[in-house]
Amino acid sequence: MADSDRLHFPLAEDESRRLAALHQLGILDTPREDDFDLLTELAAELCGTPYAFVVLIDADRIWVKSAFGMGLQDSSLQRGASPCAYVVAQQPMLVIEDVDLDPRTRNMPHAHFQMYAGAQLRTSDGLALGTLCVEDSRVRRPSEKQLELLQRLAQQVMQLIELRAAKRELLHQASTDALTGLANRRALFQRLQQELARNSRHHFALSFVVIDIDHFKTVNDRYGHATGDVVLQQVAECLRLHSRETDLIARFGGEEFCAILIDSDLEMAVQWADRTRVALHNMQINGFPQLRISASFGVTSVSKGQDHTPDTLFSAADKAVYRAKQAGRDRVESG
Ligand SMILES: Nc1nc2c(ncn2[C@@H]2O[C@H](COP(=O)(O)OP(=O)(O)OP(=O)(O)O)[C@@H](O)[C@H]2O)c(=O)[nH]1
Repeated sequence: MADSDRLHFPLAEDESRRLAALHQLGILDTPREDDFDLLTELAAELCGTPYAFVVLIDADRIWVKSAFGMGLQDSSLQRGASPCAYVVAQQPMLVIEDVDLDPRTRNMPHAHFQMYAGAQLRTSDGLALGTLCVEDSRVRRPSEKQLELLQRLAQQVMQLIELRAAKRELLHQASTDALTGLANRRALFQRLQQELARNSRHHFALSFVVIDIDHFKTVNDRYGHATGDVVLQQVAECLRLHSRETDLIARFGGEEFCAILIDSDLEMAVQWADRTRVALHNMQINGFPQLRISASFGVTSVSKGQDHTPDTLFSAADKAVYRAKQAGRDRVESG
């Protein structure tokens, strides 16, 4: 787009904080949701307008989360193409009775509306992220009561956005290991359960691996617990780098990790384990050039016609790890 085609718009004073807060909430480009649509419909109903929108203002685009009265082919439009850009930058509430007469809006595309009223969606820190707005095809001014209620409804929309983000964060925390960022034991067993169910219908190759760092207690004793933590983080990163997107790497607890390998039979899984074992063996630990680690691997696979549960798979791989430890560590055993 040529620069001269761009519609100009004002920026909020705290634009960079505003954008950071908006992106952190993770609402942009999410699908339509009934709860938002209900609030949008209520806004139109209470202001007596044919159109209402929940709009978020990104760096250079306006993104519509919910629209009432109009089907949208594209939920993004240029930031300068709506009065919402002014609401976010300048005032908690903006009413333009006739957009043809207002210098801010007369050059904007506005085929379907003549009146605009928008209330800021403000975070609890006072950052304006977007608007709840109504539009009418007639020139008019909503009553003071309608405008007050529109503002209060905008607070409800903002609370819904913040609640959704908090729920997503809680779900993430509940399934993630804080030290390594890998899936935790709960997420591992959940995924294993899903894959076993899928496997009983579609019969694809599926393997499970337990990985246990050797003599990790000695690492902690010699180098300290903080260094032990760095080792765990690097092991996690190494396992992640060696896995495919469809696989799952998890920290089971302590110095024990697990891998679910999709479309891998026993032979392929043993090869994977051996490559990864060598990578861990050769891995340099940041800040400790003299420190080397190794790990023992236990591999098992789902076999056709046999009933498996997450527990039986784990137990088979764990027994194989035990044999690897007994046989001298830094090796792969399967069964
Ligand atoms: N730094 C650190 N250490 C941990 C963490 N979780 C468990 N550990 C330590 O991991 C060690 C595990 O020791 P052991 O179970 O005896 O196993 P090992 O020394 O690796 O011996 P083998 O498994 O037999 O090779 C213990 O010293 C735990 O304190 C953690 O989050 N951070």
